[in-house]
Amino acid sequence: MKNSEEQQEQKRVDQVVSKLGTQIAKTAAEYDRARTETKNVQQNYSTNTSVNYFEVDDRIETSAELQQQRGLVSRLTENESILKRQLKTYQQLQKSPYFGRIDIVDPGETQPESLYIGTASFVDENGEFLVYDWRAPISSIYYNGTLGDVTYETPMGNQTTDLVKKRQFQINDGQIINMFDTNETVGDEMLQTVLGQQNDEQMQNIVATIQREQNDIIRDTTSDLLVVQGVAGSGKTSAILQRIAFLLYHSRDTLEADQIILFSPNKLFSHYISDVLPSLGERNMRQVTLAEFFDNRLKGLHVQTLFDRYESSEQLSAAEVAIDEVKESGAYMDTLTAYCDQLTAEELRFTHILFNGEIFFNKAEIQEIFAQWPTAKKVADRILATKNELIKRLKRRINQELDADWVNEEIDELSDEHYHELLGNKRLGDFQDEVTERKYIATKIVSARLRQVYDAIFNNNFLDPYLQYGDYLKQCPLLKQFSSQAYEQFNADIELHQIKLADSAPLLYLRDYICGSAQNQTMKYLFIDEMQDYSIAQLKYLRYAFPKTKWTLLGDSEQALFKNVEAPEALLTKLQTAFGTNKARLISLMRSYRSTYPIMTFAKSLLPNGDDIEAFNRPGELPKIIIDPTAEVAINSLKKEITNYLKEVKTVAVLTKNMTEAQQINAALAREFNSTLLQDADRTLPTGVVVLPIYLAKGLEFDAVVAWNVSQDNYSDQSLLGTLYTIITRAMHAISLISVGELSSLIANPHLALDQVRIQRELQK
Ligand SMILES: Nc1ncnc2c1ncn2[C@@H]1O[C@H](COP(=O)(O)OP(=O)(O)OP(=O)(O)O)[C@@H](O)[C@H]1O
Repeated sequence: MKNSEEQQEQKRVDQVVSKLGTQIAKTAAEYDRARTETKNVQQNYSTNTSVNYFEVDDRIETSAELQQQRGLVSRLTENESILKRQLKTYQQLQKSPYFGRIDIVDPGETQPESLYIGTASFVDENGEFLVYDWRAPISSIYYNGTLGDVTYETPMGNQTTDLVKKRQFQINDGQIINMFDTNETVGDEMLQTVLGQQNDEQMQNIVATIQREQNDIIRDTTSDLLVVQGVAGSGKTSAILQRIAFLLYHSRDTLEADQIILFSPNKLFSHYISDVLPSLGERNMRQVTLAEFFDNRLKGLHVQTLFDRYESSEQLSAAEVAIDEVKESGAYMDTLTAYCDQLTAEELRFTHILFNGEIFFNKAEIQEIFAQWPTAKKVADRILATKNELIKRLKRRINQELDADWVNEEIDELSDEHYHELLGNKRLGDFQDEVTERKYIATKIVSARLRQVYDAIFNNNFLDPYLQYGDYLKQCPLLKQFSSQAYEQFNADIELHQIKLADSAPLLYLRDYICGSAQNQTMKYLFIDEMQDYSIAQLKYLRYAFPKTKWTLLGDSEQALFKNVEAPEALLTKLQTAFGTNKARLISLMRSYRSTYPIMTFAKSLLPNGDDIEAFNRPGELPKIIIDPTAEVAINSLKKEITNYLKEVKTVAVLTKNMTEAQQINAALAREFNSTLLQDADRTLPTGVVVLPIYLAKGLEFDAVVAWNVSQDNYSDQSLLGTLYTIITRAMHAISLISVGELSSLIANPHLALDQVRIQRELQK
């Protein structure tokens, strides 16, 4: 590339950076003003709230005024946070204003127009776009198009243009470090540079180097069910996050970040990805793990986590495995739906509503109410009608109570503040006379007292979902000879206030479906990362819980832990049937970016169809396999490997099959290396030596990985192939695998070429 051209580009960067400087100063001043204003109003507000109220009239007036002020404060805070976000965006742009340039000649034009693409738009005082947001319709050319005629989608329909140049930049602190012209979608040279850099503790955005297939995922706005099957390290998680940023931009008038929910594999992962959206000027979506989601909905029960499930999976009997398989199937949920639909008043497990230990509504009374609605109505509608009737009866009981002595006494003893609170939003003149006002207050007091009864009705506590689910287990045709074992096991768990993961989704579904409750109607997009860890039954429940959402499911069937793999097409068909949608799309990502070429080549050799995976051509050392005769010798090898790696990288991860192993290894390393054992509840990843079972490392990556004990004894079963493959593919730059005794035949298989690994064997005991 000509030097003068680079100089010209640098000149443009300088100009944009300087204009950004002016804009930053202006926005900073506006932000300061906004902050001062918010502070003043807030101060004023707190002075007002500390006023003493003596007269009823004052109380009412002040309450209305307070409401107004509260509204004002929230508007000002909103304005302030918009300015703060803008300021941050400009500051980020100032360091690296753009990463791409496209030159296009529109139909009828003769001169090309140069457009620069960055993480956000920047418009100068004349309204000229100095930088285009990567999500703008025109920017899709940068990711999708090779030189020549290209088409891109706009809100007004498809447009065609002639792409005559595509240039990539790497700009750090306002200086062009690298620039390339390319005819490819996004050239490999830039990708090489980005991927060669060492791991940061948190995931970075990839907008400068999004690949074509990833772009398809990111910009899909039509599918209701988008399933992405991508090999390890192919950028699935990255694609989700950029997709969320894209959707927020594309539908910015109708979509808020908290209408998007991401089910993530673990808490470490949530933290690991938490910077990506803010780095693109967007707020984070909601994030939850499946365990948290179930825990929240099954208060009072300890829900078995996926991790408990892994830990116990090796001890399950054949019958228990068979029972779980049924409970995780879509068919199980379908029979459950049919069961709920035909429940009669006698079959429904009603329970008393209690107040202070006494029966307030008897279950016979509740059953009678339910029975009076026509059987043609859906069970959920009849339950709703029952609920309304119960609330009506409760109100009657409240009215009967208003003149009771205890109520009068309580009113007389009310403090001013409390009285004011009870009045709530009521204004002066709302009451005709003092008697009405007193009745109003009395209703509040009695209602508060009977609140728990109201809550019990509202929360459908007049039905016992555990007994009902037990009934279902006893008669579920799919469980056949296992039904009494399944029933007893479930009951034994409930008695100990715990529930198996396999029972959680069906039980919740039964409870919520019968009551027609717990459906979130506002959530618009739902994302699941690591979908291979979800059962169809769980997905069906989530479908019920979020009925208005479009789904994006991402996973890698090869990374299924402790279970056999499933072909993506078969999964899509299953999901499509389960969801009843025809706007479904399957996208496969076969190219892997995370690991070096030697690591990925090694990982591929484990898989029967590994040849389909394309390893990105990034050089690195060959993986090392160390076979030691005893655990003691192996620990020494482990320490040597860690010491060597620590000379090069900040973090070394020792990955084990389960928590017990992780604890043992950490105990052996702690003194010398000050290592950290990571647990289920941990949210942040320290640097140094970290020891963790593989299920906690899902979705994460590390500069260097040591896999602990990949022996035949430890990994004998085919169902552990996914576990091994997941361990190996966590490594970005280097990996060593240590085996105590004979190496697992899952690794030492006919596909393993001996020149692709370094094998070190310790012979003497
Ligand atoms: N287009 C890209 N440009 C730059 N880096 C990329 C790109 N795609 C993926 N990467 C990098 O590759 C690594 C793996 O990406 P990511 O974690 O999104 O993959 P994944 O498919 O979710 O992996 P896994 O299923 O193994 O957890 C990350 O470091 C990511 O930044």
